[in-house]
Amino acid sequence: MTTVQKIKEIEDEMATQKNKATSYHLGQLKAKLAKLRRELISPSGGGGGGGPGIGFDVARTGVASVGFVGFPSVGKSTLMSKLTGTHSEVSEIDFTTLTTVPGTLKVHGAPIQILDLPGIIEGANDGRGRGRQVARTCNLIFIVLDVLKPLGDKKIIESELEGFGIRLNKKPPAILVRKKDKGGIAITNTVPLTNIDQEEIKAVLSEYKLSNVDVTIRQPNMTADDLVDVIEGNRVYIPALYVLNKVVYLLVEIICHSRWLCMQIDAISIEELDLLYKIPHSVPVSSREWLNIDELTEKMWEALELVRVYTKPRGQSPDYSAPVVLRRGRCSVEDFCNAIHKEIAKQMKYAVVWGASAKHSRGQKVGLDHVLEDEDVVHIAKN
Ligand SMILES: Nc1nc2c(ncn2[C@@H]2O[C@H](COP(=O)(O)OP(=O)(O)OP(=O)(O)O)[C@@H](O)[C@H]2O)c(=O)[nH]1
Ligand SMILES: [K+]
Ligand SMILES: [Mg+2]
Repeated sequence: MTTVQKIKEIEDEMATQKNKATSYHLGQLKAKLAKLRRELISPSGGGGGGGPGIGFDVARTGVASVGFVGFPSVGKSTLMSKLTGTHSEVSEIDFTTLTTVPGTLKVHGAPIQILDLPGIIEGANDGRGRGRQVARTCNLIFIVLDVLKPLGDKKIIESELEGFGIRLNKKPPAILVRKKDKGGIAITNTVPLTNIDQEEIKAVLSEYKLSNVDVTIRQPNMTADDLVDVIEGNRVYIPALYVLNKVVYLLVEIICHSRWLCMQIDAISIEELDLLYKIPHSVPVSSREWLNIDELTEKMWEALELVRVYTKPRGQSPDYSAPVVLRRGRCSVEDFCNAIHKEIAKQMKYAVVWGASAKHSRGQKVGLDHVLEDEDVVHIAKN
């Protein structure tokens, strides 16, 4: 039986057992599922381990990368080609794009790499999910949906990505699992446990043969899946935007062929259309009519949490043409120095910063650990 079949079998058991199974048994099933899925993420042994394989991974350029995922013919390549000017074959035939097509888009002066990814959905001719492996390495994922197709697509894509250890629009769980030599299992929770009980926690730990651990839970509403994620450790937490494509197509149809629209609305029903607009992190666009793309690039910029910093040589004005682009969370003066050259931080005596992170407008003298803000200007004074 293949890994995928074993996963399916456990998922079916969990679905049928839902109410009957003890929390201990459910905990065991969740852990078993996670261990099998690990097989898919990085298959052990020959024939497919290691990187995503030829044609899937590409040289990384730019300061951040955005992966386009979605069902065939939702308009990924149309959007990618027009956004970046790099040609990615467009056609009505499904599975047109079979290897990753990279392009670059400049947003507020920062070069962002766009990756048109093939084959991450069921039935894709790539059983090893190499497209998903590349998605794991992106800083942001665009889940492209065709509003004329059923909303179910969204759920299928989310579970394909989740099954590959990608956590969309989530933060890592505030749970600590510390192994020790002896002393058994100690569970401490600084918040009430609402979605899991001690039995389920012990079942998950036993599945991973963890009999001497301290588990500290600071996460309200923690679930067994959160605990499994922390034990598995190979999760990636990536922001995602839902790009609702062809939406103007629908509106264009409303104006031109209301009769036609009645049929199309039947395809996705008024309720689904209403649901569509309630999807958090979503942007309705038309890649073909090139509408609402500004909102899409603004939301991309926000989601990537990039910080532009301009250099200011002594006695000259700042160079606004080529920002040093850092990422929130790694945007100290030291990160700024290292982004320019690894020796600069050592040579620095102090830095002067102007902008949002400086205390006063005439500039503030700071050290390496000062945290910068978007559009700050920095002068580095050397020894
Ligand atoms: N009406 C309309 N059609 C679109 C839009 N965007 C793309 N299309 C059409 O949808 C079809 C598929 O577009 P592609 O860009 O090839 O889709 P894809 O997601 O890259 O497809 P695969 O590479 O096969 O996964 C083409 O006929 C496009 O012209 C849109 O905004 N509106
Ligand atoms: K296509
Ligand atoms: Mg394509």
